[in-house]
Amino acid sequence: MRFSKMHGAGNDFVVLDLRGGLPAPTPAQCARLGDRHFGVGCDQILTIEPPRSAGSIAAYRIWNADGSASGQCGNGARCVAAWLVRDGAAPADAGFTIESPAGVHPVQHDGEGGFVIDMGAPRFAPAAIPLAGVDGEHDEYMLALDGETLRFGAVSMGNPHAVIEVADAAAADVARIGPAVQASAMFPASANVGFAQVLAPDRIRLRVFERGVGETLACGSGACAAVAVLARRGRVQADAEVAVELPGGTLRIRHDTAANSVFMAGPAAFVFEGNLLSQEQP
Ligand SMILES: N[C@@H](CCC[C@H](N)C(=O)O)C(=O)O
Repeated sequence: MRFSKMHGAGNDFVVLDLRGGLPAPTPAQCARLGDRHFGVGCDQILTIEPPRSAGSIAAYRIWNADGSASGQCGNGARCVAAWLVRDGAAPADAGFTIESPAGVHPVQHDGEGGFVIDMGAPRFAPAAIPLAGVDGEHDEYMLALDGETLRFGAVSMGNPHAVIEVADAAAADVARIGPAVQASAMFPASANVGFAQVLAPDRIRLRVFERGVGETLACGSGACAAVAVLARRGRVQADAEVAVELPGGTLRIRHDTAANSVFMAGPAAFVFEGNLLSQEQP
């Protein structure tokens, strides 16, 4: 089976074309593919599949490197768009639409070789995230952790996110706090945990400890989640782009409040292509 290796701001993917009817990889096969020693190695596996809705070019699904499935992947959406353009299935000079498990996403070329994806509405309702043990929807929630009180915002971008505002993202204890938040009973489906430092109303620095992977160089849905949570609190601007500096690159995020959609702009790159020869377990 052929695969493409791609990345978006350093968040890397193995992309498989299933439009011809090949079955989706099992969670164990995804974990094997994602393994950087026994497989190809990536943060997520993306499968490109026939469209489910009229008007869409293709659908895609997402598996983390540990084999768990997700409802959304922002950097992956841009890579799927680039893959479809390179394949000739999507136009190189006009917008088109793709579908994630979370819904339908209009795509535009950004004029710099990248893409702008309409990532849809941020959903703050606890049941939509899902977030448990809270008394309704709030801008901020609290979690007791190692004798301290951790304050965070929570949102679904098709996948669950916790967003913690920090004074210095570089100094944030991502490796300790990320897994602890994921393991909390407040997140019954776990969560992607973002550590966001506000630099200016139009610029933040962000690190994300992703569900099913660990800290990645960039998380597109995490960037959308951080801007949605921080804009809601008035910490960054809404209705205009916020530059989100991630370890692997910068994404441009705009929460259009009138349309109630978050738009994400950024790069998508091909690295190499290959043939899978073995899917045997070690
Ligand atoms: N890297 C992604 C998010 C991938 C899925 C996530 N780890 C989850 O389990 O929800 C992005 O760019 O959004």
